[in-house]
Amino acid sequence: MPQSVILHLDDVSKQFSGNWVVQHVSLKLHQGELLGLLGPSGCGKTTLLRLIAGFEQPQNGTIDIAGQRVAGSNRWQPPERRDVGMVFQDYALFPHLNVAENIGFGLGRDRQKTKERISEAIALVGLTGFEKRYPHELSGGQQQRVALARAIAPQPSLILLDEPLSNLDLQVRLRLRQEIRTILKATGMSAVFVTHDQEEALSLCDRVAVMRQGQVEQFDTPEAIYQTPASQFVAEFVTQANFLPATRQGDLWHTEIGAFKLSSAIAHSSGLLMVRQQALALHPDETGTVVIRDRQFLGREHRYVVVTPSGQHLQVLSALHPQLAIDTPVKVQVNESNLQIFA
Ligand SMILES: Nc1ncnc2c1ncn2[C@@H]1O[C@H](COP(=O)(O)OP(=O)(O)OP(=O)(O)O)[C@@H](O)[C@H]1O
Repeated sequence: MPQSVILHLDDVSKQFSGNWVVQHVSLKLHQGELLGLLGPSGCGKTTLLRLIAGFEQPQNGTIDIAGQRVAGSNRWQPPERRDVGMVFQDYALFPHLNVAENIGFGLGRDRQKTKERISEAIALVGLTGFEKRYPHELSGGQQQRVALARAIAPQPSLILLDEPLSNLDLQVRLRLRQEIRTILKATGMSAVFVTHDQEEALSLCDRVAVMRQGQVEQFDTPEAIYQTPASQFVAEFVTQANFLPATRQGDLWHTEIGAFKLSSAIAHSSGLLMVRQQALALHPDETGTVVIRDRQFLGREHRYVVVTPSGQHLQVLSALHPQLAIDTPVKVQVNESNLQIFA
């Protein structure tokens, strides 16, 4: 049986004082799926999340949550009637309430049921034993787990998370990223997760909507977005690939580092060839016309910056050994298996 649709946005648009910041967004999210809204600062992802939450009203389009029309076609449900839980960047816990009281806030009058829901949610986020602590007695990561437990406890249809990891330092962020996914998967709840970090979106979510200037540029699985970006913007933002000017002669695309045959064609006679950082290999060669400009140590590998004869900088990910010195002339070898051309 197909999974039920938990969130349905149909042609949703929103403007602030004449500027359209969300434009014609349509997408469906199924029960149990995690959706990432990914894009650079100002692309409208927070506004889209606030439209889903009910903090903003769309000018156009409809929003359905768990089969209920919550916005559009003359319907309006305020946030508290939308069956969603929110997690914010700054945790937004009540400082004068302890962990259990924060999670229990607004859970209803049935004391026994409230108690059960609180302890279930606390166990789920791994904070058993911390019930009586106050927010200031917790680390940032622990506070964010309390916020997640508070969002989950009422068992809403949908959890909305607005950059929940961006106030945490890297190590905590990486750990909590995995934990949030595990926790949400354990509950079977659906979630929408706003982030500007492509690695976070790809690793945490089942589906990702890449946004640009208020529009969804690509909506697909993380794998599809990474492997077959729909546009140069998506490719640049998500994969940080190199782009080389290329011209076509017959079925060969010529660039200043070689000519390549591509499996996917475009009708144009010139374009930009996408070459991933890991698709390039550097071989020291006195006659090489490409020169190493910089080398960064990344732990497991190096990232080299090389300069082509025309002065273009390319980024190359390469094994730690052999370590190549700055100013070394090199020949560049290209792995042709995953090249893509953009008009
Ligand atoms: N209440 C508002 N009034 C006027 N303009 C707004 C309002 N809220 C957002 N905007 C504008 O809408 C655009 C999109 O903002 P939004 O916060 O949705 O982007 P974002 O992708 O979440 O960015 P960031 O990652 O920086 O938070 C921005 O240009 C912003 O200035």
